[in-house]
Amino acid sequence: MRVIAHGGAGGRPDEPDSRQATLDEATRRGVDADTPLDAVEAALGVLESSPRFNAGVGGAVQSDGVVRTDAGVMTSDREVGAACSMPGVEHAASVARVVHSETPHIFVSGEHAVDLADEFGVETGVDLLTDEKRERYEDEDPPGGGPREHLDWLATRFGSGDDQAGERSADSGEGDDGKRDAPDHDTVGAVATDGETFAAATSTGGRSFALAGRVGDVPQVGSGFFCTEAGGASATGAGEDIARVTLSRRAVGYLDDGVGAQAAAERAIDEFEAITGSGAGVIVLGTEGAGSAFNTDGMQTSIAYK
Ligand SMILES: NC(=O)C[C@H](N)C(=O)O
Repeated sequence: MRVIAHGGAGGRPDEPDSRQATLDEATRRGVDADTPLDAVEAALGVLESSPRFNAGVGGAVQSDGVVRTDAGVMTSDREVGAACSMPGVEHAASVARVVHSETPHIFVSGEHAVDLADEFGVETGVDLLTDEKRERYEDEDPPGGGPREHLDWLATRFGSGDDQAGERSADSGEGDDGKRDAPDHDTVGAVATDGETFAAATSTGGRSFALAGRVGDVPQVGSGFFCTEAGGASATGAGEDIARVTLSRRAVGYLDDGVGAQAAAERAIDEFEAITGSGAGVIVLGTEGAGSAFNTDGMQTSIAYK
């Protein structure tokens, strides 16, 4: 088994060594699995349980103070499972796997996704809000009222938090190159192969201070994740922009055309930046090996095989 994982694209993290140790633990856990699908679920399970990453525990808070998780998985037979907008679900990737393996559908949302998790033994009702995230939200004078009031509130906050990946904006602390340079704790993803088949998965809490109910790229097939017989990809970064260019599909399309994994990742990120001017990263695993690329200040990755 060969597994590559990422811990999100964004600024330089405060504690890169401990984040790297958790990423390495995740890929180690993945290579011990029986199938690529087991491997990506196992790897993401480790990362979803770490408050250092924006997935599961430690996920980003939406405008109503709730953390809602999203995830997607895909295997090289083009079976897909995704689940989104799940309060209290730490292991979103496991719910996506339930959708992939136990339902005739590709995407289940909200309260029904939480019910599905419950029914298939994925824990629900977990407190995903860390003290740090709760304090940060409370410091921001949370909005009451309906969506319009929430939209007014988030207009000056969404895209400017310290766990956001590279969006260009006038007041967001961007670096000289126009991309955000703030520290972050980010979305997680993994791609695995047993030498014959592939699986790709991505899991997130989304982006801080987004409108309650917002869903980004992560559970959208082709955007946050994609997989074919040629290999798989997992993306991270400004989800609205990733979805606009279907970043993971773009990277895997190069694998389908016979391009190597590193070149596929670089070409996809170059195109993403040219089209959106925004920030993202992608990991790619193909038949010939692994690659990764990002245009933000940092994206930690780990590779393991045996
Ligand atoms: N930081 C991230 O990668 C966030 C994720 N792509 C989202 O937009 O939901």
